[in-house]
Amino acid sequence: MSKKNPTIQTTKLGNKVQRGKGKKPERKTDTEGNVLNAGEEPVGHKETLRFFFGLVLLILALFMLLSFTSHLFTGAEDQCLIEQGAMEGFLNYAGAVGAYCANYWINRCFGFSAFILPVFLIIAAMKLTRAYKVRLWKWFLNCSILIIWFSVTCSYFFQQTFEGLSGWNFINPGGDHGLFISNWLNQRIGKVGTFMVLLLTAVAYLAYLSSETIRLVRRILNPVDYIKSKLPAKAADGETEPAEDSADPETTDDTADIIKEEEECPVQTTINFDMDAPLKEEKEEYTDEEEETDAPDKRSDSPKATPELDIVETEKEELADASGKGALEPYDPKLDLENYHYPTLELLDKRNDEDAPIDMEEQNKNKDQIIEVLQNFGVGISSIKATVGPTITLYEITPAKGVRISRIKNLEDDIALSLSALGIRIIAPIPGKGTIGIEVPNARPRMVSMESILNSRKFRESDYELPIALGKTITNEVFMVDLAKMPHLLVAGATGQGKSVGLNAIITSLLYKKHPAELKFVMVDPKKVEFSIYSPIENHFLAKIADGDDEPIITDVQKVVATLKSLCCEMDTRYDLLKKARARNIKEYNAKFKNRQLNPENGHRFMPYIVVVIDEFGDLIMTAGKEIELPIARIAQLARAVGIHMIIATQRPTTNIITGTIKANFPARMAFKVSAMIDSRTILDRPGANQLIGRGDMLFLSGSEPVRVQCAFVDTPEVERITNYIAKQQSYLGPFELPKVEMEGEESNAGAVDMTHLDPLFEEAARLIVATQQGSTSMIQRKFAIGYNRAGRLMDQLEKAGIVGAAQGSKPREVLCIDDTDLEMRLNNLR
Ligand SMILES: Nc1ncnc2c1ncn2[C@@H]1O[C@H](COP(=O)(O)OP(=O)(O)OP(=O)(O)O)[C@@H](O)[C@H]1O
Repeated sequence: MSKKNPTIQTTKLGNKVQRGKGKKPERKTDTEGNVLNAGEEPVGHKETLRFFFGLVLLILALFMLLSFTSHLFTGAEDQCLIEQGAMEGFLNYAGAVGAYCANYWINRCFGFSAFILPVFLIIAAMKLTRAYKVRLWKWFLNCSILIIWFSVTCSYFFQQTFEGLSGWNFINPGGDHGLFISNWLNQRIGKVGTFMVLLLTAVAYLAYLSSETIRLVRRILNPVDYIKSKLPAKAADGETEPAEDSADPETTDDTADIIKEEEECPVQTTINFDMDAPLKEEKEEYTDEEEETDAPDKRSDSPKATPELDIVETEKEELADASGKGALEPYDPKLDLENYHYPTLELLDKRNDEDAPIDMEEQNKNKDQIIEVLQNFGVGISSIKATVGPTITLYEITPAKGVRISRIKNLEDDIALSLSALGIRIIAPIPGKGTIGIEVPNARPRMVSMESILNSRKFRESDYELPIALGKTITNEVFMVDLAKMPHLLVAGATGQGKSVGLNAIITSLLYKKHPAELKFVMVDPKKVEFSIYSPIENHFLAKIADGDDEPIITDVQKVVATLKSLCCEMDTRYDLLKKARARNIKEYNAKFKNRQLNPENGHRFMPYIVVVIDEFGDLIMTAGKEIELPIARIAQLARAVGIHMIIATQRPTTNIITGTIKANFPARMAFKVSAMIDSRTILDRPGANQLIGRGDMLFLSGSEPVRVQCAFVDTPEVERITNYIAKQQSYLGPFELPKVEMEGEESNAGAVDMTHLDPLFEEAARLIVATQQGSTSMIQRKFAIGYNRAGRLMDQLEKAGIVGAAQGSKPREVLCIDDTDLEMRLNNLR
């Protein structure tokens, strides 16, 4: 890090923030070099000046308030004196200066709205004295708008009233400014026109302040519709609010308007076939189909059979503010990139084939053939129902009494033959239902677009920690999981079956929901081409070891080993911090940190989630074997609580790649089509993946039974648009830094230390070490509230400068400088 770089700031996230050009970094130390707590600000010379200036503004504002208020009562008498230019005899409580000041701002400038001026000055004073944290430019903008608008409005409405009031006619209610604009408008567009302009500007301003205004105006314009919409909502007890009211602001800022009706009500298409006729007469046409297109209706039928389970959510335990720091605002990790905009849905392609109508001819033909095959083998059925999904149709059959389920299961190949279709799967019985399922691929599969998934209410309103929207189930419902709960995911499938698209869908859903402060990815890509599209967002979302290598996507096996070790180290550090904070998991820890119950001076920091995505994990195991497998297993076993999650993908689902250790630690599995049943058993512990049809057709297992899902399709240009959208925004200075670990056989890296770019804390750290005569890295970490890796690099630089000795394992280093004079000499040599 350059000593002279003016745009670097190290945050409590351990990241560096790239501030806007020209802004100076704010060092969180006071003039004596002490590191300050979160929320505390340094008190230096500049700070004193700033505080003093704030006080001056405050006094000035109070003086103006006094003079303005007094002017309302004493202005009539003072008016003649003002006109004569006198300096004595004024009645204004703020004297002659107050009288002139009030006359100028109220009568000559803005009328009554001049009162906003001292209000703004008070707010500015609060900011300068750091009594309150306010965004001054926003206040400035709002106050300016209000002053102008009120001044014109007061003139428009009250000018004539005041002129006619004896004793008050010295007041110009809108000031000269308001009078001028109001007269100008009156002459151009008349009284009514001016009123319209004032009304329009007021509504526009209120709409800018709150989107509630728009809804209110809509209701005023169409009250009947509003009343109608409210009536059924009240009737249906517990019904949810419209999407625009409750949508997640994070993802819907720019997209709330383009939500399609269909997402609110997934198009689940269920066809109930009438079984009466075929049971009586063998070869009769089945024409009595009933089509249900409303999924919620269908679902609301089923609970009739089984009593509904009411799940009572327990209330989350409120975090007690043990430190009593209630007065401090909660720490906001997003503040470093406060203007960050989440990607919008316009960046994704819309695909129309999702709305294609159901091919009833195909459905009837399949149904007839299924029934025929079953009857040919003497299997009677009492009902058949079809649910048409994007790529697969599920035929649910209820066998006649006395039919053995295994008999139907054995007819899989015969049914496949009669339908001449690949990928027929029989689920006998469907768990939780008394039926048998036959999954038949559709002749014309529909692609599930990422846009339709991310625009669904389910995704937008999800409160998962790490929401992953994978695609649509057979019943056309959006399929979502929480990576934080899984907690690690194994993705496998033969080449070309949709793994990479699946990984992109996972990463995309996380990018749409998470702020760069909350999530970091470690991307490993031995193929070197799959994840390169994510390199533009390295400073926002990627994490890597601080080793001077510019490449944020890890492609080299040795670097993978180092990164995994570093992640283990990060995991251990996080556990230590959790222990110190007496938090059980990252969520509790971060909540405490946000509530300022944890002191950054003791090494505490906000912890972003880390998602490690490893593509072609098989290649790595083949080249590095245990060196890779062991750290992966260790992270997989332990890292859940500290927010480190892994997603590993392989196109070689063999037992030497997906070993017992890996399987035991990756309970969630995503299987795309594989060529052999044995591969399916390796991934899912059961057959099934070999019967998939490819192109994103997958089985997701996280629990007892796999779910068949059509993975959402997200194309490379779409991902590129998203990454470019993010990359264009303000970012941290570099990727999130993972601790550097010494690899076996690697020499102490003091020799490779770059002394041309000394750490900005170098001198302070040197003074601290010499003063305390303790060469301890953890002390530097604690004292300066910096990460392990930065403290380590500082130590290396101090070693190179001859201030401390070489590392001695876990013991502190020897301090070679005996006193300040010795230190100053060495520092002078370095300057
Ligand atoms: N969800 C999907 N919907 C529609 N088509 C898909 C889907 N997923 C993948 N495909 C099709 O399959 C092709 C191959 O997908 P993908 O590149 O993801 O395969 P892969 O398993 O990663 O292959 P490899 O292991 O060789 O990288 C895509 O180019 C696309 O045409």
